[in-house]
Amino acid sequence: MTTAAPAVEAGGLTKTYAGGVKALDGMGVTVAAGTVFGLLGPNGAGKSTTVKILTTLARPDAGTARVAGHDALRHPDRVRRAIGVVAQKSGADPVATGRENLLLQGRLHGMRGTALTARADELLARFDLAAAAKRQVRTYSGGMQRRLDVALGLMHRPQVLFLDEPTTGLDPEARTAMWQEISRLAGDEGLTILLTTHYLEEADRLAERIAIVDRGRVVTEGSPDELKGELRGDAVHVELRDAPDEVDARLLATALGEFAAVREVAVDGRRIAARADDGPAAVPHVLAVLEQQGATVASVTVARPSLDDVYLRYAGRRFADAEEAAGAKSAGGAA
Ligand SMILES: Nc1ncnc2c1ncn2[C@@H]1O[C@H](COP(=O)(O)OP(=O)(O)OP(=O)(O)O)[C@@H](O)[C@H]1O
Repeated sequence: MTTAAPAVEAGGLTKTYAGGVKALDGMGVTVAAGTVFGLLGPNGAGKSTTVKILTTLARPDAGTARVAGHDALRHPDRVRRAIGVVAQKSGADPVATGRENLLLQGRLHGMRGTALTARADELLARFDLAAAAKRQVRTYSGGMQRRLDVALGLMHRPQVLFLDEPTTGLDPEARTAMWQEISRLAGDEGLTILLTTHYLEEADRLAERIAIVDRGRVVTEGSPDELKGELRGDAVHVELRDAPDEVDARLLATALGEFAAVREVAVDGRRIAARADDGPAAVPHVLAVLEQQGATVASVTVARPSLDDVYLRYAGRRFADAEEAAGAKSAGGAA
């Protein structure tokens, strides 16, 4: 158990943007030094606004924020020296080379001479960019650009690294590589990482603690296992060979719902999701009901509850539905 002061400690943050959007509504977060903490929430939940405040790029209407031992509102310059930030949009200069970008970043932080060049070369090697060091960044793949972004954030050896949606837009292979890199960074002495993500799996894989954010505040917090452990029973997922029409889908849901061992039945296209206290024991009954209804089953899986189930419980809606709603709002609303 560590007695060190938290690396990040913020509370009571509120922020309403011009136009009346309440982005934060009592947001608070505490991150222990040397740990990876995930802010998980759908698009529009307020994660980026929180990061902007903690990294001194925005001011809250109310609330407190301390980062790396400094008051982010009263001493933003001190906080800036102690943190690295990897924003959603790359800060790299596309027409400069990867190495030039790193050297410039280091100079901005007052680094000079061999300390500067050695650090740049160390990071190029570490992020598997040594061979591409002399190429313009605009020729890099998405995964390479993202790795360079993280290297830029680490150039001046920050105590706290903020990663805002580190793998959004990456293909699965590049995403896995980035996950490995972040896990490795987390093992580094003393580095605290606060990452935001709307990928449930990403938070589950990387973060020791997760705060689930919805509508500008934390709805629950804990380790991934603690959060999932709070949910009783198993998730049962069935995939049908063919999607039933609307009437048949309703009949299937009703038939399964009458069966006491399962609850929270949802039919969505070919997929049926339900919860059961004892998943493996419920499966034969579920299959029998579906057969009676004339549905052909392609596959059945039983799993421990996922973070998606946790989100549903605390936010009162499915993660994907919240994302869809946020997408529709931003597509229809002003930028
Ligand atoms: N500069 C701005 N002006 C007006 N509204 C904003 C601004 N920035 C964010 N918002 C709104 O504030 C809310 C929270 O946005 P924020 O970017 O913090 O959420 P997020 O969880 O990080 O989502 P995303 O992953 O899409 O960035 C959203 O409704 C968003 O549309």
